[in-house]
Amino acid sequence: MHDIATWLIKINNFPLSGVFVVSTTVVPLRVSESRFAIRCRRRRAETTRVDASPSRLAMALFLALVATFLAGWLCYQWYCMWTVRRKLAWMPEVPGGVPILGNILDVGNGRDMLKAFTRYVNTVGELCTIQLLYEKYILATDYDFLEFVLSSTKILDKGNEYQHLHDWLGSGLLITTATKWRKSRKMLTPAFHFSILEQFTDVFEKNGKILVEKLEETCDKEIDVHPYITWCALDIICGPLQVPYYEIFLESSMGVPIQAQDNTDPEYVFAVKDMCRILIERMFSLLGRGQWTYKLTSNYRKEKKHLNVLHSRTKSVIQSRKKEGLNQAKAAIEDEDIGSKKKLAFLDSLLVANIDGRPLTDDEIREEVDTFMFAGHDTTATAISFCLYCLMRNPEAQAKAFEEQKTLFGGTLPDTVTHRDLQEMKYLECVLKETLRIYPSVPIIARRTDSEIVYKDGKVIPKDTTIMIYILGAHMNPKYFKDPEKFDPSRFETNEGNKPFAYTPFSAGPRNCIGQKFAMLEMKSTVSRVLRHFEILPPKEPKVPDLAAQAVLASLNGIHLVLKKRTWT
Ligand code: HEM
Repeated sequence: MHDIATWLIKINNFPLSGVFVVSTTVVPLRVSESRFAIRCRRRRAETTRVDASPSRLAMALFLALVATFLAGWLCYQWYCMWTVRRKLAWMPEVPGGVPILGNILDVGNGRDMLKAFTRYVNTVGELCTIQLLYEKYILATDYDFLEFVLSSTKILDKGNEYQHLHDWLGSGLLITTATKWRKSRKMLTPAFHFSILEQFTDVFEKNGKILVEKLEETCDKEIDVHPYITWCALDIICGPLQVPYYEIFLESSMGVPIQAQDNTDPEYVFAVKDMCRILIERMFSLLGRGQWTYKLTSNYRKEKKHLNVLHSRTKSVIQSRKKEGLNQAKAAIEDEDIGSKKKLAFLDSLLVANIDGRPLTDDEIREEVDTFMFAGHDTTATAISFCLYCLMRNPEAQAKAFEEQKTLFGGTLPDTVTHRDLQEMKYLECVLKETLRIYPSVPIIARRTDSEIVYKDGKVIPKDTTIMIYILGAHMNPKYFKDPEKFDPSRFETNEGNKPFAYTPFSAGPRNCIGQKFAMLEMKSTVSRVLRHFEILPPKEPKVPDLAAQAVLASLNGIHLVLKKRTWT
């Protein structure tokens, strides 16, 4: 206390800082007034003689300004929250919040967040409000509300939290504002036409073969399968980007043409994973939320390093395709002029695209490529890994899925499968859908209102409110899925009782996942190949996935299983 008081007195030499000192130290200073007063006078005399420098005055002024600014800012945030809270009084509020921090202490990290959100929707309500730091959020698993929000053409902006990805993904399709999104989505949709998707069966197959070779080396041993699948998914996403991953490597560092699966690129994958962690941490950190204050954190420095890696890889992809692919793309466009409608795959369509009557800049192309590299590999890798885990845990479903393969291909183990074969794998599709119900790769998404929206019966959603759609919560709601904990692919065999807005692993409505058909084909190709070659068995000491929301759903303790070579007779 003595040291603090001495320090305060030093500042108190200056007129403005006195306000600050008095306001913060009235009680402690009274305690030993007389002795203290003497010391103060002595101190003052000393400091006036020695220390009355302009830099101290400036410091005191600065502190006073910061304090005033902080107090003003907190009052403003509180007022905004109070206004939103009043308008959202028609929803129950998650109790137990503390001043300023709200319910943040329940929700401190990705793992706790899933647990807390599940508890809230089960105990407070399928539609409720929650305070995280100084902001009120809506947390929703209520069917009518989900339908209203997801199918709305007015609530198209993403939550502010997505902007933490801005330095990486710029205004790529995933995070961009509604106005730009409309143009970009229109431009990119043809690149996911089914005639384009058909071309990628070869890419899935080629990379699936490499995956099986890699997994053969691990036979009969316990492995965490997720890294293997991640490498494969990374190679595959370079299919629509039309540049084999080894070329990215070739350009960026290694100098030897090799596949990602042959030579893992720990830097890239680590950078992606760590960016996802940073995204979630920023959501719950006072410093992380402010643009300026974030720069004071160690996460900011890490992000800068990651961005170098991430952007250098994508720039290489674009340069590489520009060198060899632009002419082909132009030729294809010319074909279109003479009437033979040729659809361009993803990167070519960006290279020749026009937006607002001009070609895309290199940065705009990079932002879209970054977006697809991110949205298109981690999501599918997660889903495939969890699907293998579900097949391991459910031997009956595994046997049935394997039987389907046998029926489809007869006595000969196929070397490659066709697009048509993939479409015939109906039971496997149910297995994948059920996996995505219990383990949705994206467990939470967020939208933000840019004006006041009238919901129903005059209830309003105020302007600037973030709506968190808890996809995992809806998927595990017994009202929508009987016995939700049970892995039961047969739920998806018929459309009976189908409630489209209760099952949204790819989101729903206008801003749904543009890559969902691509993802389903990739997952079928990869899982069916693993299934044809291996029996998936539990390790001696099975591990239940320790789930956490890290932008994409993660199992913090990996996904452990044992693969045993099958004989195909
Ligand atoms: C199992 C795999 C996948 C899952 C579960 C999944 C899920 C989702 C979800 C839930 C969204 C909505 C995000 C939001 O509103 O914040 C989304 C959007 C998106 N996804 Fe996927 N995705 C998958 C695979 C893919 C693939 C393979 C690609 C690319 C080839 C892709 C590209 C995108 C893009 C670009 C968006 C933004 C769409 C827009 O805003 O218009 N996704 N995805």
